[in-house]
Amino acid sequence: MDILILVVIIAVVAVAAIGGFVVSSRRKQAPPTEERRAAPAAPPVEPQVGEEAAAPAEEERRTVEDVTLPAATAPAPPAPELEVPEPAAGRMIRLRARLARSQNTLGRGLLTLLSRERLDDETWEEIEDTLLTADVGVGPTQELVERLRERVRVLGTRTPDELRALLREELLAQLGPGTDRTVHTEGGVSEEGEERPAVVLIVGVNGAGKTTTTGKLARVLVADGNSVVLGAADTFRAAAADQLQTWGERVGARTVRGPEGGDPASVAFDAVKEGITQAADVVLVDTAGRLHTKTGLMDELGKVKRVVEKHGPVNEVLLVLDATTGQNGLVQARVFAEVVDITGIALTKLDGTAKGGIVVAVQRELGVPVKLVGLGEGPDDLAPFEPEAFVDALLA
Ligand SMILES: Nc1nc2c(ncn2[C@@H]2O[C@H](COP(=O)(O)OP(=O)(O)OP(=O)(O)O)[C@@H](O)[C@H]2O)c(=O)[nH]1
Repeated sequence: MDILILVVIIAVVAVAAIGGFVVSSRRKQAPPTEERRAAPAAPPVEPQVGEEAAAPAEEERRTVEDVTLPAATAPAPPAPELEVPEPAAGRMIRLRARLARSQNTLGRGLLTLLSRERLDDETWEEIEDTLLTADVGVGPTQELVERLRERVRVLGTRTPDELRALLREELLAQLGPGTDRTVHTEGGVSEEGEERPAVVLIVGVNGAGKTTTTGKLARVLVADGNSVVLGAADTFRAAAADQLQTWGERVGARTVRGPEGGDPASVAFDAVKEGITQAADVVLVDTAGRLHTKTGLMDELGKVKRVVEKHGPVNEVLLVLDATTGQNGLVQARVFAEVVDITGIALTKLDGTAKGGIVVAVQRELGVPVKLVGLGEGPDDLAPFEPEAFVDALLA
């Protein structure tokens, strides 16, 4: 019996020993866990058999107060500081020096000619040439010269002040001083009775200054207390959308944009929709520059307008014209006017040309007023056009 008990004990011990060996050898062969794979060189945590136990390193003990806990939420990035644009009123006066610098050769030239002792045919021809060189256009030039000639004749003797006053009056008459030049930015109410923002479409050829003018106009509107949404319907050039977005961010206006090469009409539609959702006052839609000679692109512009009109009428279509392009600007104006009803002109880069007479010519050509003039690259260098200030700068 004792022997039997001994045999059983030996058998149990043997089974236990074999089991332990198998488990430990399996552990050794187990594939590395994710943790191990991530940190293969980690030192063993426990001392191994045969190693001398090292004295625990002196480690500075930290109390609960010493341990900084991670913040519950990451701090929000600081909101970009919004710029406060200059009010629109009086900008033309502020920019008068710039206008005078570029334009007063015309005014001074005319005054010098008119002050000649004898005003013969040759002198009147010179006056005509001066006006034509400044891009006033043939029709308005002839009209202006005829009227001046008649008034000078009636006046008889002429003092410099009288001549200046005469010329001022006649130039002003050509500019249409009483014309309504407000950019229409008052919204309306849709058929469903919801408030609708005013919609302004900005069109023109490549490089005329559309995006810049849209950005500057957004600032004018924000300065006057309006909330603005921008539509980057120039989907040909990704940089144009970035450029517009940057303008918008500076004054807190959201920019709606679409995929590069996407449908501009759909971006324009979405921008107006966003304007309605946000209850914005004005939506400015910047369109891609297009050559007036490319029929397909011009048709596309017509589509942009029609699609936007699904939300309601477009309040203003601004044609951006580069004043330095002279007579070519008039050709562009004519073609654009055929595709979309232009309601106003923004004449840019007037600071970079002596040919300010284009203001008269383009108004005459389209029968549409110049509403805004660009007088520099600065963010607030866009002014509501004021004929009196313009003529005074010519004659400065
Ligand atoms: N001096 C001066 N430069 C201007 C004025 N308006 C615009 N510019 C410059 O004209 C250049 C073209 O302006 P953009 O606004 O990019 O022209 P765009 O019509 O949008 O061009 P595309 O997108 O290619 O059709 C920029 O360098 C502007 O800074 C202005 O009134 N005076």
